[in-house]
Amino acid sequence: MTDLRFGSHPEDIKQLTTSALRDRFLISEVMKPGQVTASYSVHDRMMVIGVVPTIKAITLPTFEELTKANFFLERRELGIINVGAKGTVTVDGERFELDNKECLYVGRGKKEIVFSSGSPSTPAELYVNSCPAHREYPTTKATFADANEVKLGSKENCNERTIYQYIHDGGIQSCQLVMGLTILAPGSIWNTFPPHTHNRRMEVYFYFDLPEDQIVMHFMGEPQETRHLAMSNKQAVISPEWSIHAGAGTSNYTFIWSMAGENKAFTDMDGHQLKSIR
Ligand SMILES: O=C(O)C(=O)C[C@H](O)C(=O)CO
Ligand SMILES: [Zn+2]
Repeated sequence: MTDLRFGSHPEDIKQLTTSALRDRFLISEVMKPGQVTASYSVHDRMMVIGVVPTIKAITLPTFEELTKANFFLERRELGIINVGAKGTVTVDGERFELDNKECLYVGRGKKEIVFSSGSPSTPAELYVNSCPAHREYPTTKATFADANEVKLGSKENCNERTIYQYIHDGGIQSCQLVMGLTILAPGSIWNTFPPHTHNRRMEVYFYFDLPEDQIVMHFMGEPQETRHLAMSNKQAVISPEWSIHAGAGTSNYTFIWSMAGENKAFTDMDGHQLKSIR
C-alpha cells in the first residue's frame, strides 16, 4: 500500500506536535534493501519512490490504488537519481547504466521500468520522483558531468554549496518535473539560506551522503512561523508550496531537490530576508 499524504494548510502546522509534523511531512524510510517504497503527496501529485534491487531485479509497480492507471507512466513522467552503487534501469527493453549521482528521465508512455544492481551486496539505490505529465518527452540520461553547475553561498556564511541541475529548462526536458542535487562543501552546513518559498511549485528534499550518526535540522513552515524536523541520512521531506525548505546539518551532506507545479523556472522563487524569519 502506498503511503498517501494529504494536502495541508499553513494554519494547520501551528497546532501540530513534533510527531504529527513528522507524520505529515517526513518520509522516514525511503531505501529498503530488496524493496520498493512509495509515498504519494497530493501536493502537485508528486510521488517519492525508493528502489533498492539486491539479488533480483525489481519492476516498478503501477501503484494502481492511487494512479488508477494501466501502467505507471500512462499519465506520468519520472526522474531517477542513483544514490548508491552502480545499477541498471531498463526502460521498455532499453538498458541505461546509472552510476552514483547519475540521472535518468523517463517520459510519459513508457510501459515497463526494471531496476537492477551491479552487485547485490553493494546495491544501487534509485531515488525516484514522479508527477503527472501531459505529453511524452524523450527518455534521457545525464551523467554528473552533464549537470548544470550553479555555485551559491560562501564559507564565511557556512553555506558554500554547488547546485547540479539535471531535469530543468536548460537541460533534460520534461513536462513539469524539475530535479537535481545540491552538494554542501566541507565545513558548510546551511542549505537554501536565506530561505525562499514558491507558491507555484511544491518541493521535496531527500538528504543523503550524511554520516549515519549526524543529523540535518530541516526548517519548514511560513517564513514567519517556522518549525523544524530532525532528519537522518536517506530521509525525505515534503515541502508544501507555502513553506520554506532549508536545513542546517551537523556535518556537510548532499540532497536531491525536486519540484512540480505551475512552472519549471528554477529561479522563480520568493526570497525572504534573514531578519524577517521567525
Ligand atoms: O541549496 C539550495 O539553495 C538549493 O538546493 C535550493 C533548491 O534547489 C530549491 O529549493 C529550488 O527551489
Ligand atoms: Zn525551493
